[in-house]
Amino acid sequence: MDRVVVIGGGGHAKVLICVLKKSGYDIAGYTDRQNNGLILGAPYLGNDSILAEMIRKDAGCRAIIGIGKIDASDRRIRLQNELLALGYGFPPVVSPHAVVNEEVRLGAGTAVLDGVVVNSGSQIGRACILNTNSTVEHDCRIGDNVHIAPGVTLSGGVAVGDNCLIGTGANVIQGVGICPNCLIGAGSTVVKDITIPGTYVGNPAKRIR
Ligand SMILES: CC(=O)SCCNC(=O)CCNC(=O)[C@H](O)C(C)(C)COP(=O)(O)OP(=O)(O)OC[C@H]1O[C@@H](n2cnc3c(N)ncnc32)[C@H](O)[C@@H]1OP(=O)(O)O
Repeated sequence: MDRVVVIGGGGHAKVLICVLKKSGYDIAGYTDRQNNGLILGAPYLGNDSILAEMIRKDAGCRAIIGIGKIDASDRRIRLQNELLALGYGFPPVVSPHAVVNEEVRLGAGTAVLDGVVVNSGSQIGRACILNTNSTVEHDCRIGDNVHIAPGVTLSGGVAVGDNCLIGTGANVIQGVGICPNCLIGAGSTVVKDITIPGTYVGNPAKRIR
């Protein structure tokens, strides 16, 4: 059974721990700046400074970033890269209640949560979150450290660049490309290519900053 440490002890970590338990992982515990007590039975291990010592003692231990993402920053992927350099492996984590169809590629450390559907031919980068009940249709290309928030629909052949957040319940029509470092507001609908990084809201989505 793969042993895994969850990095972060907030709300996203809780959801991940639940999925890891259902997927049969042996959860070593979680790290955080503060002790949040047991999270669904997973113990607090300390802050991230314990991670170097931990991988020395247990070379097979793997990790998953349990910090959520509500902006277009690159914090999660930077952290994942630092821990890769320490020797941690980052498995993709897929809920048994998600559907990942044929010819889909999932990058290291990507989490596919309950109710997600990823259709055939899609490629998802590293350290992404495909959050609850989101849909990634066929032949999408998603970069690294992208958060597809709950209830999002990406239609067929959509491309999303690194570090983007596609907010809760947003929709993207078929074939559209969104450049890296964009934030799409909750409930927005993207109907044409976005080529300038920024925050976009509304239907059709327009840039507000
Ligand atoms: C499991 C989880 O919880 S995952 C969490 C996922 N989180 C999300 O999806 C949140 C996404 N964030 C949003 O939608 C935010 O509203 C943002 C980032 C787009 C904007 O937030 P802020 O930068 O604080 O902007 P602010 O609230 O000041 O709004 C600026 C303007 O845009 C409008 N606006 C903000 N969000 C949206 C939206 N989603 N759709 C349409 N209009 C919006 C506001 O009404 C305001 O308009 P006004 O200037 O005419 O009054």
